[in-house]
Amino acid sequence: MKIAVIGTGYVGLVTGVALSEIGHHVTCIDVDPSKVETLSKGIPTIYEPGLEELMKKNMAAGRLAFTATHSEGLAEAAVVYIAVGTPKRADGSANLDYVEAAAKDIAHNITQNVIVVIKSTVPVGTNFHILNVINANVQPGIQVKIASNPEFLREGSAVNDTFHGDRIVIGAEDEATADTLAEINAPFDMPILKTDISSAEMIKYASNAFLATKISFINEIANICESLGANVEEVAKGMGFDHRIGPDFLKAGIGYGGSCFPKDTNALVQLAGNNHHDFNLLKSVIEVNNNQQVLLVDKILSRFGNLEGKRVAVLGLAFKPHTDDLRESPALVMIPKLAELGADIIAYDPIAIDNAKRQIKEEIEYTEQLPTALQNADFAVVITDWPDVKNIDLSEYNQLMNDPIVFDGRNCYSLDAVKQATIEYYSIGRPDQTSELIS
Ligand SMILES: NC(=O)c1ccc[n+]([C@@H]2O[C@H](COP(=O)([O-])OP(=O)(O)OC[C@H]3O[C@@H](n4cnc5c(N)ncnc54)[C@H](O)[C@@H]3O)[C@@H](O)[C@H]2O)c1
Ligand SMILES: O=c1ccn([C@@H]2O[C@H](COP(=O)(O)OP(=O)(O)O[C@H]3O[C@H](CO)[C@@H](O)[C@H](O)[C@H]3O)[C@@H](O)[C@H]2O)c(=O)[nH]1
Repeated sequence: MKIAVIGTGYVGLVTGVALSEIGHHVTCIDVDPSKVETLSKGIPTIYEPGLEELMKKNMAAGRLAFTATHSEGLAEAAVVYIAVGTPKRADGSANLDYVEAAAKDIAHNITQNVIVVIKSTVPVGTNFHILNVINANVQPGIQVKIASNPEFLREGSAVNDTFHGDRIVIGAEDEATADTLAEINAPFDMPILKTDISSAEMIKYASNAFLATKISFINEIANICESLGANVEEVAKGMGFDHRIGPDFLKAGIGYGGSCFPKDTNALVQLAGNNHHDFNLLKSVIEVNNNQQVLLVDKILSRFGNLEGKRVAVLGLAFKPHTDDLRESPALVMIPKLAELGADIIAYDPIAIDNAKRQIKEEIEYTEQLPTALQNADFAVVITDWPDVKNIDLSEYNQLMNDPIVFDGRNCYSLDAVKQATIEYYSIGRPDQTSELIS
């Protein structure tokens, strides 16, 4: 099938590449000509494991192309995916400006009947609104169908998730449209749920809200564990055996970040509020997360009192490992706070530094080498559980730092291991290993 994908961000690019891999002819369109230029050379503009290889393979096979010209990309497409951003507005609601612009781009440039598939995360009702926008702008006689096909991929494992995800949700008004989309997606070999459009739109928000709720729940339990001397890792393990609860998304830490959970939870609160429903549970989930992101600052301050002139190694900038994305990363909250308190910061990340420099205003040092960050540091703060941070030989903290003091926002190390390594260690929801305990 000939397919166009509008938007080449994390979702659009991965979707376009994956659809070409299962045999479709895909043209990806982006308004940013510099992105298109890079992509046209076979170079991904985002970091996702396995993406570059698949991209190059399908470009060489003539199934994948990139353009900044909508008329060129949309020519002859039978199906057009919209995968542009839906960022958070100041009031928390989803900004649909980009989706509306993409809809007009489609309407102004298509000359054939198409199915428009909205992959972007959009509030319930948006698909019908977008269909109206297209119909109001398209040439008379052209028939446009709309379908909701929300995306569930995770950054850092986006390619794998696209091929081996848990389900594909298709919301359509008529059977023929749903069947066409099911046929397109059949090679992905995943359960397909065909449903109505509004339910498909809601499935996406409800899923993200539920996952965020699990994280805030375990973070609250972690904070209570700290006061009571229990260990949240043991608690989560014990809970996870119950298959009604499940072991996933019960990892306590410095709070959730990323381009989705913070944005989508806020959008759902707004959407509920607009419909006279006060979503108190989800408001608390958001509040718990906001507090969780700064919790380590309090721990650091109560340990040191004053950070003036202290050299701190910030380990990780990305909101999670295996991505170069910093959107809503706890690093963006922690670094300004530590800088304001007078700390001298060196930040380590293996791939997110270019993005970080665009978003972090404070004057800090950056390094892609973990030992360089630790050298002569007075304390370290773990923000991202990168494999090399998790798997570090703990004696390196002792060898490289002025004082081996670690504040771990991701519970990377076992308490036994830090005890053996004689590190002063503060984590989330687990007993501290204070200097008194070491000596
Ligand atoms: N990032 C994720 O992990 C993820 C996962 C599931 C769902 N989503 C949802 O998918 C959507 C896209 O997210 P993303 O992270 O890929 O966004 P992104 O910001 O990384 O990419 C969006 C791209 O769209 C392009 N664009 C904007 N308007 C355009 C237009 N009119 N024509 C052509 N290109 C245009 C931009 O230049 C940009 O390259 C959002 O609604 C998001 O909530 C994201
Ligand atoms: O037990 C856990 C699991 C995750 N996190 C944090 O939660 C955030 C989000 O993690 P993850 O869900 O792995 O990454 P995303 O790429 O943001 O993916 C989420 O958001 C996407 C965008 O909507 C959805 O498509 C995915 O299904 C959904 O998992 C990160 O900061 C993680 O560190 C925790 O703190 N504890």
